[in-house]
Amino acid sequence: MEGVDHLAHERNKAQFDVAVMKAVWAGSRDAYELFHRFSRLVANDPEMFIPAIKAQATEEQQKQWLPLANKMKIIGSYTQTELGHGSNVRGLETTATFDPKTDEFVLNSPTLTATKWWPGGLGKIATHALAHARLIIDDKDYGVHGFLVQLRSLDDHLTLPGITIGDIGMKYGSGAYNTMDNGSLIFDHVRIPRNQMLMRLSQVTREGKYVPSNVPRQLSYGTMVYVRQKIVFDASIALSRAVCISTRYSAVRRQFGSHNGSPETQVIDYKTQQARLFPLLASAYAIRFVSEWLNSFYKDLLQRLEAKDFSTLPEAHACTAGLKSITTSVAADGIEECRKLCGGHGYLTSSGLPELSAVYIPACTYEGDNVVMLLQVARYLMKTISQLKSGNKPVGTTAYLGRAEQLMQYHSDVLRAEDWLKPNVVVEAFEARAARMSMACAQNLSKFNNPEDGFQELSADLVEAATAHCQLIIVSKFIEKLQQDIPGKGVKEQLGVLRSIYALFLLHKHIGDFLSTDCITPKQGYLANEQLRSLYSQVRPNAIALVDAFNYTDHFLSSVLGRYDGNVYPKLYEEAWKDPLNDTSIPDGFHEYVQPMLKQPLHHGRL
Ligand SMILES: CCCCCCCCCC/C=C\CCCCCCCC(=O)SCCNC(=O)CCNC(=O)[C@H](O)C(C)(C)COP(=O)(O)OP(=O)(O)OC[C@H]1O[C@@H](n2cnc3c(N)ncnc32)[C@H](O)[C@@H]1OP(=O)(O)O
Ligand SMILES: Cc1cc2nc3c(=O)[nH]c(=O)nc-3n(C[C@H](O)[C@H](O)[C@H](O)COP(=O)(O)OP(=O)(O)OC[C@H]3O[C@@H](n4cnc5c(N)ncnc54)[C@H](O)[C@@H]3O)c2cc1C
Repeated sequence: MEGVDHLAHERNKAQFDVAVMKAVWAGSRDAYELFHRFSRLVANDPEMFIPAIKAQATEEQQKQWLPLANKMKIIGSYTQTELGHGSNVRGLETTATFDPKTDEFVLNSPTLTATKWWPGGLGKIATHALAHARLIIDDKDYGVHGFLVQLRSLDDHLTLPGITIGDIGMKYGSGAYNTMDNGSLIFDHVRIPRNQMLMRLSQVTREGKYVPSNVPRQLSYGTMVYVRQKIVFDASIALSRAVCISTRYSAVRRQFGSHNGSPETQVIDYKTQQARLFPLLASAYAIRFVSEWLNSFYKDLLQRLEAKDFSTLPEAHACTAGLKSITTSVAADGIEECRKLCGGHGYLTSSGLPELSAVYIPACTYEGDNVVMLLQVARYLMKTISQLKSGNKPVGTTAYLGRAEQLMQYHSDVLRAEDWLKPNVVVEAFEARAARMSMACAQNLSKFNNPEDGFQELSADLVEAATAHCQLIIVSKFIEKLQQDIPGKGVKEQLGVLRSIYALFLLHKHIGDFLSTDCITPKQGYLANEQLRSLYSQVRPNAIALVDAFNYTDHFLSSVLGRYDGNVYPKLYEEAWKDPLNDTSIPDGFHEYVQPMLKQPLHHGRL
């Protein structure tokens, strides 16, 4: 019935202050703010074009271009990826050749594979590109740099001479990403003034002299670091949306279990449903908290860079790359699991889950393919370990590697299931697992004469070690979050339950790592799983309140299954009747194609 809260009985079970939990979830950033930016992003790509200008342009160039971009007087596309290269930025083929006679760069796409391919906004709407191209001076190749290139007339939006642009076509399913005009671009000797090379990091003089950057060349990758840390926050939004839908629906849905006319069982009360759903609920909170930490770490990096302090740049790259990889994989897989948790109705468009999945899953690829990103983390870990011998003391997220010798002797002292509720017990186990996996890789790498050959040969193991490292970061940041002063009845306790679920679910899922590295015994692994089951029972009465704390409106969720009031069945039915197919009783084509078959005379008793 309209106006009735069909989930009121669930909300009344909450054992914590939901208003405070809403504030804890919202943290320092508002999901709506980012969602609306995402909506604008789907039409445009200010998320990267503008930050890239800030990161790579001189003050003078920023004064010229930022006001135009901020006021949407020009619409920019971050144009880096090509048909032949995306991950390998240093392999990009587009060229920008300096012409000293005219003080210009000539942009050209020398091969088909040099065609710019995928940049958002490029296909139909962007008027300008921040094009990444190989700087060529006197036939010498100085590598990939950024160039501002006008693509279309600001009068009639027609493409300019030498510019061939198109949309790359439909993408995965009918998802909203098809509202993004990811485009293709071929340059045919397009001339731009020398001052349209972004020259904050390196310069080309009027005489054609290349002035190399006096700061790490990787700062030219800064926009990708910026977006990766933002994508971690997005992962918490996307996963929490799916978890909200599937948790509310799991409380509404009843199946089997009726005795003597009693109501059937709520599917949220099945242990299998809880074992699939509650780790995702815990993961949404875990990703949110690690995104808050990563954002503050990133802001600290920016301040340091301003002071020419590059000391945390390598760690920032490793953390943004690794956490982007882990959190987008968890979110993408989690959204699909949430669809399955809703049974058949989860496959309806009106559930909101197919669309969310179709829009979200490219996050595992864009801004860095997730495996390529984890390999970057692995390089950082191997480099950190190689420097231990020279007395280098790791700090920050790799500080535990400074205790590698001690961790190699570690054995969990868990005796009872409840011992796994102690944060220090959990962190030690995760540190030991990560350290032993990385040390084992380093040990194996040392057997290779050529370190690069070794890295390639061991890359699958290295990815697993990088994953263990990133999971340790997320577990640690969840624990650190709860060391903060969090007011409100029962709030910290509930978050503590989610923290333990997150960690013990990971331990259970990766039990092979913990056993094969001899960090824990099979018995201790068994006790962790026992504890996990008990934790699910503690979350159960709070599940609806915990997803209410995401504070998403029905409009934002756009899901009949995830409605706040749980009034699912009437709305499912109502939504179905909005389908144009139901405008008529007899479907188009029936009379032409189906009826003649039905009218066919029977031959010898057979059709
Ligand atoms: C439905 C849910 C909606 C919810 C609403 C939310 C609202 C959303 C708001 C918007 C947010 C998100 C949406 C985003 C939209 C999509 C945009 C996508 C755009 C793109 O995809 S742009 C193109 C991205 N491309 C890439 O990421 C390319 C990946 N490749 C690379 O980064 C590099 O090629 C590389 C893999 C890192 C290798 O680079 P390179 O060969 O130069 O380096 P080496 O491996 O040899 O390492 C050399 C040295 O440099 C260090 N290093 C490498 N990269 C960096 C870096 N970025 N920063 C610092 N240092 C770096 C590396 O560690 C080595 O150091 P060492 O020498 O070992 O010390
Ligand atoms: C929706 C969407 C939006 C995008 N928007 C933009 C944009 O606005 N601007 C832009 O410039 N680009 C954009 N891109 C492109 C995106 O950044 C690239 O697709 C991404 O970086 C992955 O690169 P790739 O396609 O070359 O993948 P590849 O690297 O070709 O990956 C293919 C396979 O090879 C593996 N692989 C590659 N290298 C290695 C290695 N060294 N070791 C082990 N395995 C490896 C990968 O893991 C993967 O399994 C977008 C892409 C998508 C899907």
